[in-house]
Amino acid sequence: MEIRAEGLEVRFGDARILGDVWLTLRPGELVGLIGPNGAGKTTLLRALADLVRPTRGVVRYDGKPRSALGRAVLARRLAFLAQGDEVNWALRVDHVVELGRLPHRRAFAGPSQKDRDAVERALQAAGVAHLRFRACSTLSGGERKRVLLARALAAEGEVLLADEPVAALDPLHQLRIMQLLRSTARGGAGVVAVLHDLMLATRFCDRIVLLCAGSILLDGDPAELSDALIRKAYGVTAFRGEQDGQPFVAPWVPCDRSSDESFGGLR
Ligand SMILES: Nc1ncnc2c1ncn2[C@@H]1O[C@H](COP(=O)(O)OP(=O)(O)OP(=O)(O)O)[C@@H](O)[C@H]1O
Repeated sequence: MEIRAEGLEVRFGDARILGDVWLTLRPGELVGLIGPNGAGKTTLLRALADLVRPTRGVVRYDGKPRSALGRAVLARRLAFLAQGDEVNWALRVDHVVELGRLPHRRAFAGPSQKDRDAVERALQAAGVAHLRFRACSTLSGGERKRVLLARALAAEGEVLLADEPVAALDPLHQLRIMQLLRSTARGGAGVVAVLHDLMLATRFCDRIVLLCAGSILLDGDPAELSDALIRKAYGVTAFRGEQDGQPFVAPWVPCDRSSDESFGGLR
């Protein structure tokens, strides 16, 4: 499913959070949505998922507005991973992941074999199969985050919108989840991941969308993420390297050194 944001504006009260955003998400692509804190990434992701009503503009799904598609159809086709890792129910891991299948189930019907298979695939893919009988409330932050990712994967939607899917994960699981997102895209899904790690974003994503103060500064190949754009968006310099023939970018030092002392003399 192609998702197209056409001239999106989102306001909360007097504050304009997104202004005139145009963006197309295509099947088979892993898009890294990056930008500083408060840039509007979550708001944009939520607007793409029809969870925030834009004050101007429209989101089209395969060319149709959401009203023509219906909420239930959209829920089956689009999976959303929220930013937090809170699970407020004392539920078992496998039962939480099974919730991802709800859009596919008829009212009051139990899970089908197809649902159970999808849950199993998601538990395995997110590396939480060994936790299946644990109560979510007893998991670590990173484990809980992966369980919630498994819940989103279990939906097996054509589109996966993931808000900070690797936040709180250790390096091994960050790499595994980025590989998983990339292989999900290679399997034909459209995947958007909000990321703060520039190295993971430039290394794994097919396309980078850099959002700053509610506007898109870059929508292009990771190689187009220039030092000037990184400085403008984040106020930091960039370190560039190459490993196994793959270029990557990492943040290096703040451009404004006057604030270093208040952060403990960062060098
Ligand atoms: N419901 C709301 N009411 C008022 N302001 C809001 C609301 N939701 C978000 N904002 C504001 O909108 C701006 C963008 O928030 P958003 O969560 O989209 O940013 P973000 O880029 O995802 O940030 P972060 O990287 O910190 O998660 C922020 O200044 C935030 O305070």
